[in-house]
Order: sequence, then structure tokens, then C-alpha cells
Amino acid sequence: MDVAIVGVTGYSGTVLYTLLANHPEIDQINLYGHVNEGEDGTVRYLDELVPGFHGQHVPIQKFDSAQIMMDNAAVFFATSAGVSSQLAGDFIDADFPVIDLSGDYRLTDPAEYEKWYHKPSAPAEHLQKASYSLADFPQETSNYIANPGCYATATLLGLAPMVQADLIDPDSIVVDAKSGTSGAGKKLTEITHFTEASDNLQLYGINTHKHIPEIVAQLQKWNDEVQAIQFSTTLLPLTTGLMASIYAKVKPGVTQTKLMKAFNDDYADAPFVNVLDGQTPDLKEVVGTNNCDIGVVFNPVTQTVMVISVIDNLMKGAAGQAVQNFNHLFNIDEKVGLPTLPAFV
Ligand SMILES: NC(=O)C1=CN([C@@H]2O[C@H](COP(=O)(O)OP(=O)(O)OC[C@H]3O[C@@H](n4cnc5c(N)ncnc54)[C@H](OP(=O)(O)O)[C@@H]3O)[C@@H](O)[C@H]2O)C=CC1
Ligand SMILES: CC(=O)N[C@@H](CCC(=O)OP(=O)(O)O)C(=O)O
Repeated sequence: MDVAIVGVTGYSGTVLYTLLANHPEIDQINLYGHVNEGEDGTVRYLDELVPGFHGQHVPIQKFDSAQIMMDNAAVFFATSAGVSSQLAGDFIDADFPVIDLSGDYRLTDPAEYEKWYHKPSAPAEHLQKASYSLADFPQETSNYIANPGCYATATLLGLAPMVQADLIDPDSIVVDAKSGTSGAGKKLTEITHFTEASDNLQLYGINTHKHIPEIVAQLQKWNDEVQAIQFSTTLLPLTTGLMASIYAKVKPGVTQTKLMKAFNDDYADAPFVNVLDGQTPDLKEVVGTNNCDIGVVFNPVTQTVMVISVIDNLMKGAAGQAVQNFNHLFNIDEKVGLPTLPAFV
């Protein structure tokens, strides 16, 4: 099968390319973008643009939706926010398979998208046709997959069993999430500048982070009592890895045993979600993998449960989950092409 990537030169695009290049069902990866729209219109090649991609002499072709549909079975968008909302309409109209790593089709209401993303939304009729797909909870989807955000993935996987089984007070959810700088993409910003990021911890997006609405929307599908969450994000002085520390008050009668049963039942058949027995996870055990490792600790004194959920933001948080969703869409075993053993770097 031949597939297309738009946005291969970004951080998630390069990880996605590496995964697809090692995927046994993929014959060829065709690349599209805007890198050859320079002054002289020269075609650029992947091995010129991404250091380390030795021998990957693949041209970046000018984006052309008709050509992409003719030459490929599916297209992945690993583009910045605000790009697929402008470029993906033809694929939706043609019901052509798309896996979108960006947030452009995660929300269903254009006004809500514009409120949280501060960019023009895709048309409402196109938003309605996309399926928000948390890959570890496989479901019937349309051909347009909106891959969840990285913070949303770790948070939802940490909350799902408790929210689905109605074990926590829905008004008491507090999420303190932290990510390495690769989560911000390759463009330099003031907070990701080395001097600001190194030897430092910086909170950002307090109560305004764009993942809040997608998290709440998914939680409400599981349990309509959830109205809101308290959510904060912190930049960690490291490249890769994301930890969501989640706290909630439990409902009367809930114990550590009941909590563990809910987690173990939910993830019994989820090959990438590991529920730890009596431990909390470190980032290093998931970096380089498509896994989400989860630790659950109940404090009977405060009647509070703490869940620690860790992922590699570029893998499970972006490219790895995109491949897992691609596997679901094409009825390929979800484990194919995805690493489960850590890099330990
Ligand atoms: N980084 C992460 O941990 C995660 C990222 N995501 C999402 O995935 C997407 C990609 O993120 P990330 O890899 O970090 O981003 P980067 O900023 O590192 O890369 C963005 C990519 O998009 C391309 N691009 C930008 N504008 C256009 C355009 N108009 N037409 C074609 N290509 C374009 C860039 O091309 P060029 O190099 O030519 O500028 C680049 O290849 C984003 O939407 C992000 O929010 C989701 C989850 C986690
Ligand atoms: C560290 C950092 O800046 N992380 C990004 C999240 C990356 C992500 O998941 O992005 P999308 O929702 O845009 O796809 C952020 O907080 O905006």
C-alpha cells in the first residue's frame, strides 16, 4: 500500500516517516508539502531537509489533493494547527482516508475551535464528518480520523476507567500535566528557547490550553456528569516524554481494589496500555514506544485517587497513535509497525 505524508519535516512527521518506513504493509511513502515553493521552485528531497535521514532521497512534492488521492491509499497530515482545516476538504468530500495529527478536526463546533485555537475553523459540515479516535478505545469511525492531542491522550487514558465506571466525583478532576519541549514542534518560541527551558519549569496555557475541550468532550461521551476539569500544563527541561498527574475525589465505598479492577478490566485487551501493580511509572519506560504506562494510588485519608499516566508525546501522543489508528482503519493488527520496548535514552 502507498501512503502520503503532508508535513514530514516536522517533529511528528519525521517520527511518522520512520514508523511507516518500517511498516510491513506500506510499500511506498509519498511526501507532500510546501518546501518546494521557494523562490526558484527547486524540488527538495527528504535526505537534504532532515539530518540523519541518509539515503531517503524522496522528493517533497507540491501539495495537490487530486494527485495525492490518485497515488495513495491514505494521507497523514502532520502539519501545524490551521493547515489541514484549509487543505483537507477535498479528501472529506471524496471520503478518502485521512489520519490528521493536528487539532483541526478534533472539535465539532467551529466557534469552539476558533475560541481555543484562535484560527479559522474548517466548515461545520466537514467537522461533523471527522471521527475523534482515541486508538486504545477502538470504535467505528469515518474515513477522517482526528488523532487526539498528546496531553489529551495521556489524560483520557488515565481517567477513562474511573469515569466510565463512575468511581470518582465528576466535579473534582484535577490534571497537572507536563511535557518535554518536542511537544511544541520545531519552531522556536520564547519558552522553548534553551536558556528559558533548561534548568527550569514553566507553566503555560493555564485554563486556556486547547486540549481542554477535546478532553471534556470525550469524558462526556463516557459519563455525562463530567462538566469541566481543572487542567494545567508545564514545560519540562527535556526533549521527549509527557506525564499527566491526575487527582480526583472518589465516590463513597471506592477502594484501591475497586480502582485496580476498573483499570485492569478496561485495558485487559489494550496491547499498548500497561497498568502497573503498586508502582508509579517514569517517563523513560515509555520514551521510544507507543505505550501508555499508568500507576494508580488511592489515599484513604483524603479519599483522593492519584493516577500517573506517561507517554512519549511524539509516539503515543502523535505519530504512534496515528499509525495505530491507521491500522484500525485498514483492519491491520493494531500492533503492526509499533514499538513497545523503550529506547532508554
Ligand atoms: N509535537 C508533538 O508532540 C505533537 C504534535 N501534534 C500535532 O501534530 C502536528 C505537527 O506537530 P509537530 O510535528 O510538532 O510540528 P512542527 O512544527 O515540528 O512541524 C510542522 C510541519 O507542518 C508543515 N507545514 C506547516 N505549514 C504547512 C503548510 N501550509 N502546508 C504544508 N505543510 C505545512 C511544516 O513544514 P515546513 O518544515 O516546510 O515548515 C512541518 O513539516 C501539529 O498540528 C501538532 O499540534 C500532536 C500531538 C503531539
Ligand atoms: C510542549 C507543548 O507545547 N505541547 C503542545 C501540545 C502538542 C499537541 O498535542 O498538539 P496539538 O494539540 O496541537 O496537536 C502544546 O501545549 O500546545
